[in-house]
Amino acid sequence: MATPTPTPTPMSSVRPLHAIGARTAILASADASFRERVREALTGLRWQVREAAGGAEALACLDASPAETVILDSWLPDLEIREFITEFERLHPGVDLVSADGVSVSNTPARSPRRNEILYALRRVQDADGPLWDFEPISSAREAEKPAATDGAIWNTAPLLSEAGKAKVRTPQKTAQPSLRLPELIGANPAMLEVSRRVRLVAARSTAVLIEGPTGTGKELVARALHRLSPRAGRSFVALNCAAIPEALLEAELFGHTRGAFTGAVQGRVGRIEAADGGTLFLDEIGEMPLPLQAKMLRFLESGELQRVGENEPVRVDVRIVAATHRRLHELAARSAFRADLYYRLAVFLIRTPPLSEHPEDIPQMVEHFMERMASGSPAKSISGSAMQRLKEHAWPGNVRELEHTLERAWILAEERSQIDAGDVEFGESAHAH
Ligand SMILES: Nc1ncnc2c1ncn2[C@@H]1O[C@H](COP(=O)(O)OP(=O)(O)OP(=O)(O)O)[C@@H](O)[C@H]1O
Repeated sequence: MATPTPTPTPMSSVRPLHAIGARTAILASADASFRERVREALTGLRWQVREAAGGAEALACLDASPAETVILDSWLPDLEIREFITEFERLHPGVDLVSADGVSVSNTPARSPRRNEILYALRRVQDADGPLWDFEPISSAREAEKPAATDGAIWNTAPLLSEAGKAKVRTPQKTAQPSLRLPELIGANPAMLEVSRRVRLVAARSTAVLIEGPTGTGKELVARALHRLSPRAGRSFVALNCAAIPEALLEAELFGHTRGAFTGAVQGRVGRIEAADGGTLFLDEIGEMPLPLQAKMLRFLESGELQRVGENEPVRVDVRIVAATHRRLHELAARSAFRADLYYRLAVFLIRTPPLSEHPEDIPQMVEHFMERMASGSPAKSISGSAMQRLKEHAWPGNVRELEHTLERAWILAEERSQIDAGDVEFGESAHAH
């Protein structure tokens, strides 16, 4: 008897893209109460809703398991909307993207046959809030997340009064300039915006990141932002300065040790790598790591396993590595002062923080930022034009950290005066000469 030939799979049996993760929606909004109301409305329509407080989390959610639809608020705390949409459509061409306020976010036609159900649920929530589609109530969460006043040119969040006299905030207008920067990274210079863009693009992944830049340019700030915007944010961020710990102790500090592993090890201790399990390990001044330890680090990165000093049992650890250096690491690698294989493992994604002298136009914005911070708890001060001029003319070898310290010094020297004058601005060595 002839064996029956298998029938070729008919084209119609190929699962359409939206069938993957069917009836599952991801709702990306910083407004927790809005998320809750939309989730309730959609659950009633037999949808499963996963919530994300920002764009990076929404991308991470989609990476973790598929969804049919992503509902996107018009303002996200971490990502500029249009840039998010471009990136989203590139990464997830089969997922339907719907705007939470009914304004179309994409030119592509609906990719889900059930889009109307989503729109219906959104309309019900919106109708309960008020009749307007493109206005939404101020929530305390949204207010808290709102960017600083210095962002006025970028974010159009001017409050408006509805007929009922209820304060409402319009979501960023389509004509508004796209904001590229993260809230904590002050500076609108293109090189600074590129830092923010790169952080946002890579944060949600576990990709190793190398941050290169001179001292005081915000490398640790960038590393913390990467952690904050990653799905690891709920776990530990552990920092280790490889230059600050004597070579003899660095290995035990990183990998941990058992009791009696070396002279003085009276107790066993978990190393920094293990302490960062599930989170992010920030290795500052990685260029200073001794070559023998680099070999151990490489072995850990390749296997995901480490051995505590004095122990044979390997331990599995899941960490995202973010390394930083003020040196040109590839140049060190080229002359064998740093292991080239480790360099390539660490520098999968590179972020460069520019010296302040390359973006002096950001100084006034930074001054405003630091002065606002210093004003918390004491009366606010302003800064005179001549003092600002002095700050703009300085070369800033210590970069943003030096600017921060200079302002702190000037604030103290201004005593009870409400204005910082040029005479209060002292730089580096001159500060100690008096
Ligand atoms: N773009 C920025 N916006 C706001 N604050 C900044 C910025 N860059 C740096 N800072 C501030 O300057 C100080 C130094 O930053 P940070 O420690 O991140 O620098 P770093 O490059 O890691 O320095 P180092 O190489 O010396 O470790 C911090 O207080 C940080 O908050």
